[in-house]
Amino acid sequence: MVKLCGICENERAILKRPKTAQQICKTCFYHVFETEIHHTIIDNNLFKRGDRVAIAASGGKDSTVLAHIMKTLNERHNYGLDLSLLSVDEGITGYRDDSLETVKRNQQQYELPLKIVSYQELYNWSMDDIVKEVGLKNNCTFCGVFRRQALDRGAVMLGVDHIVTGHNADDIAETVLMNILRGDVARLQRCTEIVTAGESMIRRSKPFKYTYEKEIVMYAYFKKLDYFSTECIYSPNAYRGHARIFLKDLEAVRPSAIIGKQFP
Ligand SMILES: Nc1ncnc2c1ncn2[C@@H]1O[C@H](COP(=O)(O)OP(=O)(O)OP(=O)(O)O)[C@@H](O)[C@H]1O
Repeated sequence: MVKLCGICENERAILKRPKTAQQICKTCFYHVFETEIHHTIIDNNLFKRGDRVAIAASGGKDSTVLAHIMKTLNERHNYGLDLSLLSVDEGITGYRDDSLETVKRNQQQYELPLKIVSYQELYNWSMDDIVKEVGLKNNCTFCGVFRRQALDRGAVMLGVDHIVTGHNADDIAETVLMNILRGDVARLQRCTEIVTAGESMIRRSKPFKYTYEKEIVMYAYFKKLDYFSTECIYSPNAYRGHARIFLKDLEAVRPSAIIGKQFP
């Protein structure tokens, strides 16, 4: 028997929403997914009219969906934002060079200006050089700190007020776990904030704070978005990987482990 969409009760249900377990059609999925992000933006006053906003674009699924959604919502709800893409080239041969090709295609697809800043031009070394020197221990922590600063510097070059990143609910849950395991109380509080200000006082926000990674993947898949899906070649030993596996195990038993509001 054909199962009808739990929202419109008209179309055939073709997917089960990871966030609510509701079975819905493609059109209703697009609608709820986009509308929830719009509400996150409005309820948290993320932007004001006229803001110049850079979308931190790695070419991965999250930031590609973010670019698509920011453009769609800016036009649909007339936010009045001046959007651009900002990418950091960490100098990782066989990974970032390929993902940046995806970002360049996204630039054409979404008709947004793109600025690429590289570790080479900013710091005079690349992650390839660093890994050659120090190996694969702690390299992700190191790279993360420099990427943060590179994004701030790129934002200054672009003259933007605000950077949005594709961090999703799963990423934030992983970070919470990592901070608990490290006993880092100060970061534990900061890491769940939806808006923070970097050293340069450029606002940074996470419009996907309440969005499940699985739904981002589904959205990218159904919309046939052009994204790069390979993991970084230098991250196999990253501590985050352990938090991720543990969280996936918890989620299999109790799907609300990621956010904890949708299910009893
Ligand atoms: N090289 C980069 N240039 C610009 N922004 C980046 C870069 N790497 C990461 N980011 C930003 O930080 C967010 C989280 O980083 P993460 O390492 O999870 O990204 P990813 O797995 O490479 O790609 P994505 O999160 O887009 O799927 C990204 O969604 C993106 O907004």
